[in-house]
Amino acid sequence: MRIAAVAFETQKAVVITDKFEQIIRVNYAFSEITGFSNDEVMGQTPGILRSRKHNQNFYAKIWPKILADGSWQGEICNRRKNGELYPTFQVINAIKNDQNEITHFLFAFNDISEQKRNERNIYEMAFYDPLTGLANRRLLENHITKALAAAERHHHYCALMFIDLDHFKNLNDSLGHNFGDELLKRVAARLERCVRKEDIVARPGGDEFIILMENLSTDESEAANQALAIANKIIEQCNRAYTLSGNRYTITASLGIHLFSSGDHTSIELMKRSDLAMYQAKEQGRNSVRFFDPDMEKKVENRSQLEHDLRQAIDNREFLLFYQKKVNAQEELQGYEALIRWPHPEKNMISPADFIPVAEETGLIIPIGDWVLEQACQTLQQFQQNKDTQHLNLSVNVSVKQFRQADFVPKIIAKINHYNIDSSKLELEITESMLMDNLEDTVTKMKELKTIGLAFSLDDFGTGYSSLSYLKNLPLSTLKVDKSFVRDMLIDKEDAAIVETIIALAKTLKLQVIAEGVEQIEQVDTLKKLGCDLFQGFLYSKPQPLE
Ligand SMILES: Nc1nc2c(ncn2[C@@H]2O[C@@H]3COP(=O)(O)O[C@H]4[C@@H](O)[C@H](n5cnc6c(=O)[nH]c(N)nc65)O[C@@H]4COP(=O)(O)O[C@H]3[C@H]2O)c(=O)[nH]1
Repeated sequence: MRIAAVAFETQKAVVITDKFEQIIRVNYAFSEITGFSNDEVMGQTPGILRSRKHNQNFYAKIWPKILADGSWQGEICNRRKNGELYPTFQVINAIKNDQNEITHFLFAFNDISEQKRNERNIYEMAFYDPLTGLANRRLLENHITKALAAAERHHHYCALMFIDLDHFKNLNDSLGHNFGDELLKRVAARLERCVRKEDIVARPGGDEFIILMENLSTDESEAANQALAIANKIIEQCNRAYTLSGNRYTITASLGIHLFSSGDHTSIELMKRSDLAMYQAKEQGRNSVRFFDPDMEKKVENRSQLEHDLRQAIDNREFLLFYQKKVNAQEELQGYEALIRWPHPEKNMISPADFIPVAEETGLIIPIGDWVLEQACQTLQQFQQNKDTQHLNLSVNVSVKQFRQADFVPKIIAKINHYNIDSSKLELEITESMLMDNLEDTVTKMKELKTIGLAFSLDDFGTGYSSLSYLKNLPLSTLKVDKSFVRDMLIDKEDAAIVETIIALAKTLKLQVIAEGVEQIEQVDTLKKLGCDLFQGFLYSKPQPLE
């Protein structure tokens, strides 16, 4: 009896009723959990705990089970004396006498509110973005998988919209992360207001949002119009000013849409497609909407193949350096421009115009650029060992990423020293983009290299956002007239005027001018009259191997 008495006072609420379910005893934990004292429940049935959250059906299934098996267990929602609802896990046992007749019932239950809260928190952590409360990537993926199955059955279209805030990083970095977080929350709230309740708005991370819209039309172009209408609304809403800490800020968004109906694509592939479309919207100048089209995928595939091949080309030393003549007005050879060539093992020659941009994006331009400079210095050494060629100079293209390396200057100095060459014969061709990117760093490095004798020419002058003010501050020796102006200068008055202006400008700034892409003698005649000093183009030679 003593043991039973101790066992009775457990943490669980325990209720003993007679066979008519009338309460004859409850323990202390029962009063703690339910708020009812022993006296208040004596003679009552456990029905006083009912929450009315379960229908008659629910209880109707419990009793037959107890009568047949002697027990039942499961979750039941109860109501406390103060009216508060709480979930419980209950075990109900029927107690029988020697004649196998039910004499009593024993109810034991505990309050599982805390456990439920924890479960909910874990669920939310697993499926929701803690900052905005939106679905996270995992939950979105589940929804996309379900949407795909439903679309396949009902043949309707769904839209996946990928939204990325333009220049969010700049705002976040300059105004602080708290500010960035607040802005993301506001954007999230606006996005939710733009769509229907059943649409899923997710934040997979960073400043990216994805919206899944189901049940669009079964007609593709109608579905596209529906999606576009929402997309335009989203762009418009995102563009409205945000007031944060009393200040007004604006931000734009780029949006990519992928429409899908059936098809054997995974949720990840579908998200990638909407991401690609978003990327195109950014390329288009941001603050715009683009639909996915399969060409985008092809381009990305080609690009990643190119990147892969480029890495191999570096390892296998597949590159060659070609040289193109530069001559003066008397057609005397002054030097060469070094131009890289890539004889791809399977695809013939790949133009540097195609692979240099990829090399720049991926950082592969660093090892490639190092190789070019190494080869160029070796060639200059050869030139300088022979009195017929020792006067020749060599110009080499350097890209922004290369120039930005912290050790770019010491690297060049090391190469010059290693090959023991006259550095005044080495010229680096830089582009306007280098000046726009970080003028201060560019000028510092140029000045350092100029002190050891290197020369600089500005390539593609006039094709970018030329700013005349930097020209006078840069230690340049040569301006290069881009071949696009030279090409049409005899037929297009405007190109002719640009060429004339560039040459006049160079003269005023006491810079040498070289015209590239010269193919006709008539071009040379006109350029000479305008005062051009040097000429480079197919008229004199195509880029060729050193031999
Ligand atoms: N139609 C026509 N074209 C002519 C004529 N004369 C020369 N060209 C081409 O014009 C381009 C001149 O080079 P760029 O403007 O520096 O433009 C270069 C340069 O920006 C980049 N590049 C080439 N080699 C290197 C390199 O070693 N490093 C870096 N960073 N970039 C390079 O790739 C671009 C393209 O190089 P290429 O295909 O070799 O193209 C070369 C050359 O072959 C002509 O009379 N007519």
